[in-house]
Amino acid sequence: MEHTVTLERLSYGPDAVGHLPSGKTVFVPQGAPGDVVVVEVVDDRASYARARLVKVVEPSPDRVTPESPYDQVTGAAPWQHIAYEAQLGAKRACVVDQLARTAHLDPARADEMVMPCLPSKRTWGYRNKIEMAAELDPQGRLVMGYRDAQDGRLAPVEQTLLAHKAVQKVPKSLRGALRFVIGQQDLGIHRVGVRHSLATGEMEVAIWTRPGGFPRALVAKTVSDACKATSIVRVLADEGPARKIKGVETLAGRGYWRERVGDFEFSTRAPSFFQVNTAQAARMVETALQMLGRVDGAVVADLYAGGGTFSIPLAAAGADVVAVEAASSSVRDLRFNADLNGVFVDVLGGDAARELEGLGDLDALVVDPPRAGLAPEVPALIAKAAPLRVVYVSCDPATWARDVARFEQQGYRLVRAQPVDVFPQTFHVETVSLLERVR
Ligand SMILES: C[S@@+](CC[C@H](N)C(=O)[O-])C[C@H]1O[C@@H](n2cnc3c(N)ncnc32)[C@H](O)[C@@H]1O
Repeated sequence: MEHTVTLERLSYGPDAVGHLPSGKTVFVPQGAPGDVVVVEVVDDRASYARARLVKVVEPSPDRVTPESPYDQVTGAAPWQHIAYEAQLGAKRACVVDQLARTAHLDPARADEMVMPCLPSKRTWGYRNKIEMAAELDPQGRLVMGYRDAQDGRLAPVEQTLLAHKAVQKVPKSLRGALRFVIGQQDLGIHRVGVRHSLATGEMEVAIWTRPGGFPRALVAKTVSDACKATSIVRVLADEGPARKIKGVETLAGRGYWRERVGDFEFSTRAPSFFQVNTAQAARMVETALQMLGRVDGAVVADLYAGGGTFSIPLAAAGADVVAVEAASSSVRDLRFNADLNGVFVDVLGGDAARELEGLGDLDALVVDPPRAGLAPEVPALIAKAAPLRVVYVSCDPATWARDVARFEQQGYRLVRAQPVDVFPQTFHVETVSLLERVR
């Protein structure tokens, strides 16, 4: 059944939100706040509905022409039909909303706490990383592209305007090279990654395969000729979301990729995590350091430290840094990066919650966990170490707000939250926030 609806806001997700004539909340993909649209309900639940956009009757003043047909097909840029200023406003609103709804902060206090979202200078071409799924088609030819989040099907689109311009054509050359090597045999390639640095010019190609035989020398030569990578590695892992890594082999070049964030250089080995928008990573680091204030001589823990994006600038600012990181490849990167930048960081490999108890008293602490946020016991364990300031960096406003509430129960108070736009044209937002100990 079709309805005419005025869309009111963006959700924390790809969709715009409005209300059906019955009053039920409806989520509409490709809608913009302020649009008057005709929608058809496709999934009617007890408390909300999902609908398909049939027609825009009156476009929102914030509606713009999408720039990337590729990312429209793959869904990689679900907000590209919305003006950039409006995207920034929606991201800030989402952070405020989560504080009010999930952390149960007074709405006026939530609104006062959250700064305007820091824009990304590059609204396209900002990603230093392209990561695509790969499979053989029924004819046995390698195809690369992006999987549909719902049905898992691969859309064979190789281009994305979200990536650095310098690497937008690399997937096509790479696919050509890999098809040549493969012929008709299945080498178990299921994922392909490209990382590129504008600052160092280095490019890493990571070919993810199932464990088993692999023509290493031929792949190294053919891929090197096709795309001028400075490092080509093979990551041995089974397919599927768990992605358990069974090994990493350097096929050509140095086996690592170098990027510069602010004044510091970082070497990353696949499959280690590295921030995907380098310029905005630098803003996050600056913001975190500003929030912490003077750290010279202070004992500062950096939990979920990755390759040291925060640990190294903190150590360079004079802090005694102890970093905790679970992924062994990142632990190795972090130790290497500390040496590379001429600083000392005490690096502990392991689970942040488990290591916390052994850290003793801390002056300050940075946490930057994955999307799931902190394990339930972590805010209390942090409170035991009694840092005066905690900087919480988050890529998920909902789990962050849940954890803010836990910190407030442990004698901390949220003082400021700075949303940073690391992923323009998408709904994702990073938040760098400051909590202070009040008791
Ligand atoms: C969002 S990344 C942040 C990394 C780093 N702060 C940066 O900015 O590059 C989260 C990191 O937490 C690590 N991690 C995940 N679970 C962990 C755990 N339980 N204990 C410690 N580190 C963990 C991941 O390996 C990853 O490097």
